[in-house]
Parts: sequence; C-alpha cells; structure tokens
Amino acid sequence: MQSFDLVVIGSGPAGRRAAIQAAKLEKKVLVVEKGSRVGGVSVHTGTIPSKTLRETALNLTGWRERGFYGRAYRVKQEISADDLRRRLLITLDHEVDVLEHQFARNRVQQMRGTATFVDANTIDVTKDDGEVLRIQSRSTLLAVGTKPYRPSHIPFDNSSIIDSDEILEIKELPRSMIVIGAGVIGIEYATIFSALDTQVTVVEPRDSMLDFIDKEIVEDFTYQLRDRNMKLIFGQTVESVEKLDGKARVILKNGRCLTAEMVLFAAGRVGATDKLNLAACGLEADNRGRLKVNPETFQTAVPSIYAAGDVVGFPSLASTSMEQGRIAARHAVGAPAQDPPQFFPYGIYAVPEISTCGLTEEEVIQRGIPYECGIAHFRETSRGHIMGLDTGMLKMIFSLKTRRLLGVHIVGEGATELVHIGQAVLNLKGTLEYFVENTFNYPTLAEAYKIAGLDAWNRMGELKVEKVEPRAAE
Ligand SMILES: Cc1cc2nc3c(=O)[nH]c(=O)nc-3n(C[C@H](O)[C@H](O)[C@H](O)COP(=O)(O)OP(=O)(O)OC[C@H]3O[C@@H](n4cnc5c(N)ncnc54)[C@H](O)[C@@H]3O)c2cc1C
Ligand SMILES: NC(=O)c1ccc[n+]([C@@H]2O[C@H](COP(=O)([O-])OP(=O)(O)OC[C@H]3O[C@@H](n4cnc5c(N)ncnc54)[C@H](O)[C@@H]3O)[C@@H](O)[C@H]2O)c1
Repeated sequence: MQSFDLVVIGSGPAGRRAAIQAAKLEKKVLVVEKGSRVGGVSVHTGTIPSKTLRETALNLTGWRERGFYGRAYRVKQEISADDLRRRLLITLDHEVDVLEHQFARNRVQQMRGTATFVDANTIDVTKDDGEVLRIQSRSTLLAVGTKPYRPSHIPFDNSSIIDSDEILEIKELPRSMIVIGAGVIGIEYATIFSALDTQVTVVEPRDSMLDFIDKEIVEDFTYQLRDRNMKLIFGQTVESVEKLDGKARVILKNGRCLTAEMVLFAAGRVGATDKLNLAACGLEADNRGRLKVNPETFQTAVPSIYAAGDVVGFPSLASTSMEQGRIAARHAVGAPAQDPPQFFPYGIYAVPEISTCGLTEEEVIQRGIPYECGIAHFRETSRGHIMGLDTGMLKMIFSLKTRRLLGVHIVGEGATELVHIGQAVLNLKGTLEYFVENTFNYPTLAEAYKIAGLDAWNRMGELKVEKVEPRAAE
C-alpha cells in the first residue's frame, strides 16, 4: 500500500494550491480526482467557463461599443451556442495543461478515481473500471467542492430545465429564460444571457439580491438591469416548475405563471461530501453537505483531516479557496502559515461587473463608526468618455476619526480589476490622503479613485497636521 505525507482529495483551486505548497516543502503528495481532467469545478463548470462565456458574449455582441453605436449594434449578427463553446474549449485545454505541468514540475502525484474513507488515515480510490486502490495518508485535505443543488421536485431535463453545469452544454441560445435564484451564479448567467438579447426573468424568494454587497451599489446595479428590460421578481417563491411543449412553465406561490424556452435553476450548491463515507473517519457534514473547520488552520474535528474551499462554505470563491488550501497544507505538514491580510476582494462577473473589498456602508453603520463616503461616476473620467461609458460608479467609505479607508465598492466596466487598488490601501491601512495626494495615470478608469477621494475630502475637509518643529541637524 502506498503511503503519502498529504493526500488531497479534489483538484480544484483549494486542492491544487495545497498540493503544490506541500510539494514545495518536499512532502510526498498525492491528488485524487474523480473527474476526467484535473481543475475542479473552477476550471470545468464554474469560474473559468462562466467568465469565458461572458467574455465571448461581450465580444460577439459588441456590448462594450453599444454606448457609442446604440443598443442594436452587434459584431456578429447570429450568435450560436457553438460560437460560445468554441472559445471555452480552447481556454479549458490551456488551463488543464498549465495545471498538469505544475503538478509534474513539483512532483505531485495524481490518481484518477473517487476517494472514500476506510478510516481516518486510510483511503480507497475507486477507478472508473471498478478497480480499488488503497492508500495511506499521514494527513488528508478534503477539497471536494460543491455541486448544484437539485431538489427532487424540479423536473430537470438537461434541455429546457437545467442547472448551472448543464448551461455550458446547451444546443441553442434560448430566446427567453427564467432564472430561479438571484445569487451570484444566477445573476451572472442572467445578465450574460440578457447581453445576448435573451429575454430574462429572475425569480428570488428574498426581497433583494446580493445582500453582502453595499446596498447603494446593488441599487445602481438593479436599476441598470431593469433599464435594459430584465424582469426581476423579488419576494416570490416558486410553487412548481413544469415542462410544456419544449418550453418550461414556472408557477409562483402568488399564482403568477411565467413561461420561457429555458429555466436555469440556480438556488445554491451543496458540498460534494456524499461519496466520502465520512462516518468511517468520524466526521459529519451539515444538511448542505458542508464541513466545519477551525477557520485559522482549516483542521476538522479529526486532527489529521483538513477541509478547504467551497466544502467549508462562505465565501466559496476560487481565490479564497486557493489561499485556504495553502494555509491548510502548511499546517498539515507542520509549517504553519502567517495570518492572511484582513480584507479580500469579491468579484461578481455579471454584466456589469461588481467588485467590493472591506466594509459596506451598512456594516459601518452597524459598528457605529463615524464615516463619510466619496463617490465617482465613470462618466466623470476621460477614459469613461473615450470608452463611451454612461454607467459605472466607485464608492469609498472613510473613517471620520482616522481618515482610513474602510471599504471600496464598484459597479461597472473593469470593477474586478480596479478593486485591487482599494484592497491594497485597505490592507496597508491607508487613508483618504493616499487618493488625494497621489497621481494616477491619465486617462484611466482608476482616476475614479482620485475623483471619489476628492469627493470625500470636500465633505471631510483638510487633514489637521500639527506643526512639527524642524529637528536640529544631527
Ligand atoms: C458557475 C460558477 C461560477 C463561479 N465563478 C467564480 C468566479 O468568478 N470567481 C471565483 O473566485 N469563484 C467563482 N466560483 C466559485 C469557484 O468555482 C469555487 O470557489 C472553486 O471552484 C472552489 O474550489 P474547491 O477547490 O473548493 O473545489 P472545486 O473546484 O469544486 O473542485 C472539487 C473537485 O473535487 C473532486 N471530487 C469531489 N469529490 C471527490 C471524491 N470523493 N474523490 C475524488 N475527487 C473528488 C471534484 O471532481 C472536483 O474536481 C464560481 C462557481 C460556479 C459554480
Ligand atoms: N464571481 C464569483 O466570485 C462567483 C460566481 C459564481 C459563484 N460563486 C460562488 O458560488 C457559490 C454558490 O453560488 P449560488 O449563486 O449557487 O448560491 P447562493 O447561495 O449565492 O445563491 C442562491 C440564491 O438562490 C436563492 N434561493 C435559495 N433557495 C431557493 C429556492 N428554493 N427557490 C428560489 N431561489 C432560492 C437564495 O435566496 C439565493 O439568492 C456562492 O457562494 C458564490 O460565492 C462565486
């Protein structure tokens, strides 16, 4: 029986980063992956495919040029599902190739099959042909991720009623679509298909969407979606979903009946822990298949077993999963990592993008911190004029007492890139003066930071600097 210092189950962002980190520390590492290719949800059905689809949709529709040439402008008149898929396959091949090369360079061993616990340090790997290999692990990292939540009362048919994995396989672009669930996945796909001129309706049981985002940003975003004729139905629960002559019908609890060519059910995800036989190692998942860990070490209740990535719940991002995997691996092999910086960014690749880092205005109020905001609209920047942008805004929140940046919130073109300037200032504990006193490239959208900084400065006034007596020459 082969034995390893660290066995990583799952090759998504958490597993991949963990395996390479442990290998760099000269440990014997094995990655077990049940999928046909390494990369996890992130590469095959999640982050990379959805972002590639978004980029293709924006390029082929000419979306970014519509500010100049009008809403009817298109780069390609008839866009097919194959047009969208073509770029996807090239991107995915490249991602897998890079990852396999990383594993090979770092001598991370790989095994294809489904991992199941025999006991806390023994794992069976069942291959596709039924062969079972037994391995021994000093430590194990569960980086098994999640899969779409598919309740039994929804008649999924992989054609007109689908989940977010199946959307990548559609044969034709639907003319109309109902998206159930206004979470990040639902909203990203809803806005991408709306950009492709699909008539989109979103149904969400809560009274609003994206509750963890600053309310003012969500309001601006919501206005933009409604302005382009997307239907957003909040506070309504779905009673039933039915197939209907090649279409689908969604009946809401209030009696409203919606019909569309396609329904995307995007009401959350569940941890992929069902195949692990957790009972054999003394662990138990919650009712959504998720595992509890120590948030500093990612150790589960069983000391030699760690869990990281989506299987441990919020924030469920590829970016944070990688970092969690790295921290877990270091702890598992006895080389603990330093605490990560306090603030990480969150990027929602909807059309338009949203990105945020630090506290929202609602959180600042809740904590009783005296504050002031500065806002810039992209149309106030010269780069915005050049790009034909009439939407997009950047908001910063500052402490009145310390003048430190507390949060940065952006909606609009380039938001997910722009946010990193604010993130750096936040984590380096910078103040309003950084934005007011620094020179930014011109013309850029980053100039919005300067404009928002000046907007806050106009309300907060000058920094009161006590006069310092010049020191005598030493
Ligand atoms: C549609 C969509 C869009 C997203 N967009 C973004 C985005 O823009 N930015 C972002 O940061 N995040 C995004 N995410 C989230 C991101 O994909 C996840 O946070 C990330 O993939 C989680 O990584 P992970 O390592 O936890 O596991 P995953 O990527 O979920 O990978 C888990 C792997 O474990 C394998 N596995 C499971 N069980 C077993 C077993 N028993 N034996 C062997 N192998 C097993 C699976 O086959 C899978 O390959 C998106 C997710 C989705 C679904
Ligand atoms: N850009 C990104 O970073 C990105 C993109 C996509 C996904 N993700 C991650 O993937 C995770 C999963 O995303 P998600 O959108 O599937 O889940 P989610 O939990 O974010 O959203 C699910 C939504 O569905 C609604 N809902 C729940 N039950 C419902 C029901 N029965 N009927 C109708 N609506 C219902 C919820 O109120 C919620 O708004 C997220 O945590 C997110 O962080 C990240």
